[in-house]
Amino acid sequence: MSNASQTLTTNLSSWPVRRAAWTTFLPFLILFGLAALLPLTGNEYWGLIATRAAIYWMLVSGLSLIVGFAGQLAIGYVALLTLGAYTTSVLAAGNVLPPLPTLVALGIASAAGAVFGVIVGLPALRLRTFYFAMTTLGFATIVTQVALAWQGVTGGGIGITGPEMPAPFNTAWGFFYLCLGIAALCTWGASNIAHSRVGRSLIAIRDAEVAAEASGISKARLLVVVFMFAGALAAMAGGLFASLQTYITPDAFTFELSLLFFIAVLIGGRGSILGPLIGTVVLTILPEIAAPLAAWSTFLYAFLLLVIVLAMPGGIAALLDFESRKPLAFDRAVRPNPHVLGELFHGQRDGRSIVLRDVVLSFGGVRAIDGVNLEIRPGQIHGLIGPNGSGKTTTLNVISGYYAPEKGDVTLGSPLDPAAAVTRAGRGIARTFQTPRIVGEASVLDNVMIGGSIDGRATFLEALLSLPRHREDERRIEADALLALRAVGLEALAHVRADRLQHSELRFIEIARALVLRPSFLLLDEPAAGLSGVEIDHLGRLIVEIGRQGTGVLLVEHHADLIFSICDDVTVLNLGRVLAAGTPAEIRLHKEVVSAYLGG
Ligand SMILES: Nc1ncnc2c1ncn2[C@@H]1O[C@H](COP(=O)(O)OP(=O)(O)OP(=O)(O)O)[C@@H](O)[C@H]1O
Repeated sequence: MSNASQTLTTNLSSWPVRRAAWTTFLPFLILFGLAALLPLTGNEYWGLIATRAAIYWMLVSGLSLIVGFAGQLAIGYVALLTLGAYTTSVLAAGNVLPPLPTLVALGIASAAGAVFGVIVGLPALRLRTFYFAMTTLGFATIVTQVALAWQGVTGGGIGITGPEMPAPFNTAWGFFYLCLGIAALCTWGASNIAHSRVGRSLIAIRDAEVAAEASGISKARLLVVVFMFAGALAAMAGGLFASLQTYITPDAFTFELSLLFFIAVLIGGRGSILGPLIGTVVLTILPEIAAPLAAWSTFLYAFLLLVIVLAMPGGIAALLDFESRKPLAFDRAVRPNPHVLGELFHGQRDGRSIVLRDVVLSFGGVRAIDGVNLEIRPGQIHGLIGPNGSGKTTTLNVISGYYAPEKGDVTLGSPLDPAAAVTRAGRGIARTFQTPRIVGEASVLDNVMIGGSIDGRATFLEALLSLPRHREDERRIEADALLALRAVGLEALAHVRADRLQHSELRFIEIARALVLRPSFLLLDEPAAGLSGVEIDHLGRLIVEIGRQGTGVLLVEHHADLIFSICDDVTVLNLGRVLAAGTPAEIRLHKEVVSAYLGG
């Protein structure tokens, strides 16, 4: 650990810390511990059900990252189970190559699942919600049809023998322990991912996609890796499922099964691993303890889904979230501590300015900005004001890469890539939004840590296995996020769900999220909207201190008092053009500005 990080960690030792790892893992330990005792009952029937639940959970643990975390409606995931089941069975039976040992066949099936997982997932990069859901169902149909039609290899409608497991996994209980062990590993890995910057990035693209982009999170890269992981787990589950069934036909891979996986995630709760695990166990056991209901399984699942959507939208995870039921104090006031910023911003700052030259952008027939010139200098606070619809937010959106200008250019030393918001964090440019873009279901701390995503160096695999570089990333990003929260005055609420906070607090969370990046430039879009007079004063002091740290600030605001009291330069827009630019004193006296915007 670097000296700087060490100092931070020491300084933070008196603050609320995250839940210890053992409390996070305790419910899992209890569940798996109890399951491991099952053979003591000697009841092989229940052993079979538990084995099935463990296999389903392998698939659902990966699927929960896609559905529950990334918010992608992958409803036809039985496709991957089918692929894994047939690949393992065919390779073990030697129908295309000489017969392979079952565990080798299982490994190959998982690799095929990883590849196919990406193919199934790719449409998610272009299609949303139900359109994507339909494509996954399409894939499920294709795989089943191939299994039916490719008779020489898969046995067609007659089916194929499932792979036989080697000793000691060739007995009912041996196979149970194998599946339980793999399921435990999947739980550990999925949980590690959930608590890593990958997990935070996934929920960010689900609930606050533009904020995720502004934090440098690449949706495409992230989804490809997660689809690979989930695909590999689902195909492995398929291979084990085939072994459990001993004989498979295409009929075994029904839409109901796909629905079971999907609903397990929904009743478990978005953004949780424990919830979907309990959901999977419940849905596997339910038809067994209520045998007459087995024939009604589709009805049962649909009914459960309705009950959950209507009565328990947060799923099992929300029921178990006792923390969020503790009342919060009413008379909370955000009291920033700007002096803390010195600890957060350390190191050299870039001396270059952001420069806009003759930037033009239209929407249909509307010229939103029409030849705007602007310079935001390091360490200076630049106010951007003007009447409603004058082009302020559009200017900010062009700088932050949300829109590509039609004409003109935006440079920070070298040109900034047009329409590439995801590149801005890497260039040291952070932003907030006119309407706060926050992940309501995540804690305040997690929201702020999202801003530090590009600061992490560990790969997906390192996060999955919780290797030292990942743990160091987490420690560093968490320490920075706590420091940023302390700077904006919200450290006491670090572990509270963000959707429990009031509007003014959300605005400060966004600033904290932007500060974690230690930005060279900070673009603030109406940060004072909805704040009280006292809060605006606090905000003003915070922005001044951010400027003192060497960060150039672009402040889009309607609160003229705030602009004139803290800005070094002010640009006034009207109908997309620069009406005036100068110091606050000059702008205050500018005749056209007074008549067009400030009023008599
Ligand atoms: N995505 C869009 N599609 C179509 N028109 C847009 C879009 N974004 C902005 N505009 C139009 O461009 C013009 C400038 O809008 P912009 O939001 O930049 O103004 P603003 O100065 O930020 O206004 P306000 O103070 O109300 O936020 C307006 O006429 C607006 O209607």
